[in-house]
Amino acid sequence: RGDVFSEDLVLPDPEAWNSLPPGPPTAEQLKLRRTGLTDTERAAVLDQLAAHLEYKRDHLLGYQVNADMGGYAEDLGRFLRTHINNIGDPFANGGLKVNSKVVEQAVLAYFAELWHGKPYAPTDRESCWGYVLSMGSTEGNMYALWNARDYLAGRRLLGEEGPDSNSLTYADPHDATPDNPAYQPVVFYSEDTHYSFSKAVRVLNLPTFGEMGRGRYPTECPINGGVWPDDVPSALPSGTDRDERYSTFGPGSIDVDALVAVVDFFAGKGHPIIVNLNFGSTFKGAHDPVREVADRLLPVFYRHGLIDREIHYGQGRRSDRRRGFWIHVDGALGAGYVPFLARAEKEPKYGYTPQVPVPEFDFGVRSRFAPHDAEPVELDMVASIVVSGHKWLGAPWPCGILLTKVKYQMQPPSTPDYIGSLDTTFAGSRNGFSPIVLWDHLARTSEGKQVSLAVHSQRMAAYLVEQLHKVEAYRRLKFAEDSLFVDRTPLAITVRFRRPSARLVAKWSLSTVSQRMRPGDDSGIRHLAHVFLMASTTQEKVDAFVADLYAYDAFDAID
Ligand SMILES: COC(=O)[C@H](CCSC)/N=C/c1c(COP(=O)(O)O)cnc(C)c1O
Repeated sequence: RGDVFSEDLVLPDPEAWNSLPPGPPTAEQLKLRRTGLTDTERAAVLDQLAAHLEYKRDHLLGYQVNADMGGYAEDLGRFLRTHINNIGDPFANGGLKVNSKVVEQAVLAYFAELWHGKPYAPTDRESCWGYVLSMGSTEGNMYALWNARDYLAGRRLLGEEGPDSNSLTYADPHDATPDNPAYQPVVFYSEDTHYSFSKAVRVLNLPTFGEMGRGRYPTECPINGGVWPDDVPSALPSGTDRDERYSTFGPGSIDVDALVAVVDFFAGKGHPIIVNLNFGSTFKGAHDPVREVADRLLPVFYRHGLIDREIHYGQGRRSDRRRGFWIHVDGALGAGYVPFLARAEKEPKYGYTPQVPVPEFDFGVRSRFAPHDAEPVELDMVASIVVSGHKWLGAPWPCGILLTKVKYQMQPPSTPDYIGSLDTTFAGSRNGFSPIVLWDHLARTSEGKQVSLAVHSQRMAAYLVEQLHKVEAYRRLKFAEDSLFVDRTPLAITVRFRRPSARLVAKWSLSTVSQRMRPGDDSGIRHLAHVFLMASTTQEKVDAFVADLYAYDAFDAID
């Protein structure tokens, strides 16, 4: 590539990237009639739709979508002739025999092992149970919070004899009263958390620590100047303190000191604790430090008796013991590729040296705490993990995998005989095609290929940072423009920068946010965009995008 100031800049083939975008079919063309459409009309609509979506697919840079559909059409087209429905539990064949549960089980076993867990074995409480999601990680996050809520609120575990009454509530009615915090879990997640969590806590009627704090302990907030926030603050850039800089400048990971302070507060009040950790956060691609959080929270849980609680039920005549905390890892993006970065880090043949050590995040995270006056405690700290199938893995539609452990499974709300299986998942009908797509992807993508793709993605992210700095230097000189605010969190596969013009945001399907640089100060709002460098992102595509940023009208004047 020539020097950014020379006129002989080598640009990718403009025709390939700058042809006029074919629009979608018109509303008139799409209008459905009782009589149906003629074959010619239908073909015209589908041809136009295909041209439009293929153009947008080839120009998509702003979302975590792997555009490589890896031959699914050739391999799997035949399965479109069959309705495949995995209704019920993945490990119970059930009444609807046209299902792909044997395939689903193979996919679940792959991820159980990839995430240092044990494949499902019904009698092994430490083994992993889960299912292939019919929505994406939103469903998995919601399921994990539901499971955590009921586990910590003392409801009945799967397979355990119910208390005298048939109620699903385990804890004694007089125990589980509104003013008894022992059965009222509190949820903690950072301000960089995906919006599926604020939706999930609303659906599940789970209080965030801010709501619980404002309601019950209004004057006791240990962080944020005594004012209860709803989210745990995210970390600041290293070396700055809170009042000087705002976490907008930060890497996007959680502020562990703040998390420990608020968890310690609520655990001290007797509440069971639910913590979500982001692993590949939505806008900055940050990875919360799962190992550090686990190691620092274990002593807190120990100190407040949350390692091994006694749950009373059946009018106090019986009891059960279970832990009083739940750590969920929202690995929608990162749980798909970080395991392979870890392999690249360990194996010199890949020639990859990460910017920072590749973090742990999964069922292999075990923490140890040695109290001075008792036996040491060592525990597996992660209770559930989710990954989207349509992000890193490249499924053609939303799907995902949720894994937890047999020891946390709850008794389902009902036992519908007519599905021939326990109703252990979130959905009723479940997509039976998704497990086949995921299986096909994993069967054709060896571990070595996965490692190469993960390293390629890191290299493309570093390359884009370099190219954006060249654009910034050029525009400063040519148009006397200000910074492009180029930033990339270490190990993230996304790069963020100043939002380009509306035309370019639409052309490249960029995802944008507007962020205050100071709490409450609207004067310094920054309009940012990001690009995700997925396994399918080629250098040519990055070059074509960067080439567009040299145009005089590539950015709106900073308002
Ligand atoms: C703005 O970008 C998004 O909302 C994308 C989904 C669109 S890209 C496929 N992220 C979804 C996401 C989700 C929800 O995943 P999905 O339900 O699979 O879309 C959960 N957790 C994190 C950290 C996420 O980033």
